[in-house]
Amino acid sequence: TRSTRPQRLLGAVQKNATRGDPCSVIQAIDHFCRNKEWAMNVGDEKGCILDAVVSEVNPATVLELGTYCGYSTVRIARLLPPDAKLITLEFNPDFAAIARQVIAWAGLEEKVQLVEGASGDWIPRMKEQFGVKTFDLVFLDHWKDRYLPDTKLMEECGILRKGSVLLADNVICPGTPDYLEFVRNSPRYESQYFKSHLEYTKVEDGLEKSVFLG
Ligand SMILES: Cc1ccc(Cc2cc(O)c(O)c(C(=O)NC/C=C/[C@H]3O[C@@H](n4cnc5c(N)ncnc54)[C@H](O)[C@@H]3O)c2)cc1
Ligand SMILES: [Mg+2]
Repeated sequence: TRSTRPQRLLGAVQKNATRGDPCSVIQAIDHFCRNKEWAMNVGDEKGCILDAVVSEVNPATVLELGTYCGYSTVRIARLLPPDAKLITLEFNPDFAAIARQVIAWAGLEEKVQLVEGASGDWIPRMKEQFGVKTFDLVFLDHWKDRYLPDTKLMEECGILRKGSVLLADNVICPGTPDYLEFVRNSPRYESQYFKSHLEYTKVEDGLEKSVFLG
């Protein structure tokens, strides 16, 4: 049977990237998506904004919602200090299997815990399961109608602390109107929009960075 796009993306990584070299994995995926098949990775342009926010926050704990093929997982994990931990949630087993191999090819398994399951089920269990009290940075890139409910859930479960940073992909395209309205109008968040483009295209998109004020 015909391979899937994630399988072909993994093939491009294994063919063109150097084992243990996260930058070559990122370049291989961007080249594949620009020249062969578009895929919904945050991409190189928004990826540079992601890099800047990760470097600024210098997080000890990161939560990613929606791993897909692991592109942003690799982008974030490559910038983390030695003892930092990135937990990434992915409920599609086929995508999770691909992402594990992409993360392994980049040599970042030690820094990444990929959890196969739904954010709604796992956010309430972060403390007991992984011994993480709060997250310094959360990257939201899963189904767009889950950004707001999951943010409210993270508040309720107490996994955000004063100063925790939420960084949300696709706030323009596909768009997350209810989430944007919430973080931009809630007194509990200080929000900032980083204008960019939908990965590998000229369509406008952007990232919203929202600091939780406690
Ligand atoms: C109209 C239109 C269509 C598509 C685009 C292009 C475009 C550009 C983008 O950057 C995009 O991020 C997207 C997009 O739809 N992303 C959704 C990404 C989901 C991944 O996360 C997984 N997942 C989804 N909900 C959960 C959940 N609760 N718990 C755990 N994992 C979850 C899924 O299993 C997937 O691995 C689309 C632009 C415009
Ligand atoms: Mg996205």
